[in-house]
Amino acid sequence: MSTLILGPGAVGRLLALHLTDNAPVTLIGRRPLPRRQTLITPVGETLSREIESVTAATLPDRLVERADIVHLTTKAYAAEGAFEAIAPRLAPNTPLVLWQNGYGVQQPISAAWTGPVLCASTTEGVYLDGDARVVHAGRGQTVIGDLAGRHTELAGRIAARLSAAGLAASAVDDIRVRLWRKLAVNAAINPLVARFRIRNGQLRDRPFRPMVDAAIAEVAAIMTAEGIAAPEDGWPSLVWSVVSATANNRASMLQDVLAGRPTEHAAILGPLLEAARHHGLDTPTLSALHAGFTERMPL
Ligand SMILES: NC(=O)C1=CN([C@@H]2O[C@H](COP(=O)(O)OP(=O)(O)OC[C@H]3O[C@@H](n4cnc5c(N)ncnc54)[C@H](OP(=O)(O)O)[C@@H]3O)[C@@H](O)[C@H]2O)C=CC1
Ligand SMILES: CC(C)(CO)C(=O)C(=O)O
Repeated sequence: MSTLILGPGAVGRLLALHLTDNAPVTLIGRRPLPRRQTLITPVGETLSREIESVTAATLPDRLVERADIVHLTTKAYAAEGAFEAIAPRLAPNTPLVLWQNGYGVQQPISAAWTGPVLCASTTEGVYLDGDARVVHAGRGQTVIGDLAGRHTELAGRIAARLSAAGLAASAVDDIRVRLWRKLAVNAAINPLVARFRIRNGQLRDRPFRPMVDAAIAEVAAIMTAEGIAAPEDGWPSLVWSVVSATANNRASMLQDVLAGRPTEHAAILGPLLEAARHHGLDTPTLSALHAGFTERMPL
C-alpha cells in the first residue's frame, strides 16, 4: 500500500519526509521536483530522503492502484481542482485527508467524494526553502476528524500513523469546531497583517489595535450565532495571546502577498461573511478586509 500526497508544498513535504520511512510515499505536484528532499528539523538537524515525485498527468496506474490514503496539502483555493484531477482514477473508498486552513473546502469535498473525508487542523509551522528543502520551524499538534463523526476509528489510525512518524496527532470528534476556532484566530490576524504588511506583534500598536478589536467583536458574534463556544478566557484573550506568541512572525497570508501568490482570504473570511449574512449580522470590518482582497478597495 502507499501514501499519495497531493500538493508538494511545505505541509506536503513535511508529511512526506516523516511518513516515507514507514510506507512508500509519492508527491503529486504541478511540476517534477528533485527526488532528494531535505528536512531541516526544529533543532536544526537535517534529514534527507529520496521521494518519488510526479504530476497528475504522469501518475502511474501502479501507484493509484496501491494508494490506501491521499493527503491533500494544496492551499485552499487550489484544493478542489487538484483533487478533481486525480479523483476519477482512485478507488471510490480511498480515504482523503484535507489539510487546508479555513472552512472553504471541507464541506464541498466531504459532500463530493465517495470515500471517507477527514479534516486535519494543524499548528505545525513549516516553510519551503527552494525545491529540495523544507524547514520545520516549529513543532505543533494536529487534530483529525470528519465532519459527520462517522470515521472516528479511521481518524485514530491516521493520527497514530502520523504520531508514530514523529508528527504529534490525535483524533477528535469536534473537528468542525476546531476548524472554526482556528479560522476565528486567523481572521482577526491574517487579513490585517497582510493588508498593512506588518509583523503580527505590530497589531498591538496604534492604529492597528482597534482594528483587531473590531474584527474580534465581529468574529465573536458570528461564532456565537454558529454555536461555536468561546474559549474559556474569551476570544479577545485567545487572539491577543496568539499575537504575542507569534509577535515576530510574518503570517502566512502576508508571506503570500509579499511573494505575489494568491491568498487564502476566501477560505478564511468567506465562511465568516456567509455565516454573518445567514444570521443577519453586520460585519463592517471583516467585509472591508474581504473587499480589499477581492476588489483592491482601500480599507
Ligand atoms: N505551512 C504551514 O506552516 C501551515 C500550513 N497550513 C495550511 O496547509 C495548507 C498548505 O499550506 P502550505 O504547505 O504552506 O502551502 P504551499 O504553498 O507551501 O504548498 C502548496 C502546494 O500545492 C501545490 N499545488 C497547487 N496546485 C496544485 C495542483 N493543482 N496539483 C498539485 N499540487 C498543487 C503547490 O505547487 P506549486 O509549487 O506549483 O505552486 C505547492 O507545492 C494551507 O491551507 C495552509 O493554510 C496550516 C498550518 C500550518
Ligand atoms: C496564527 C498565525 C496568524 C501565526 O502567524 C497563523 O496561523 C498564520 O500565519 O497563518
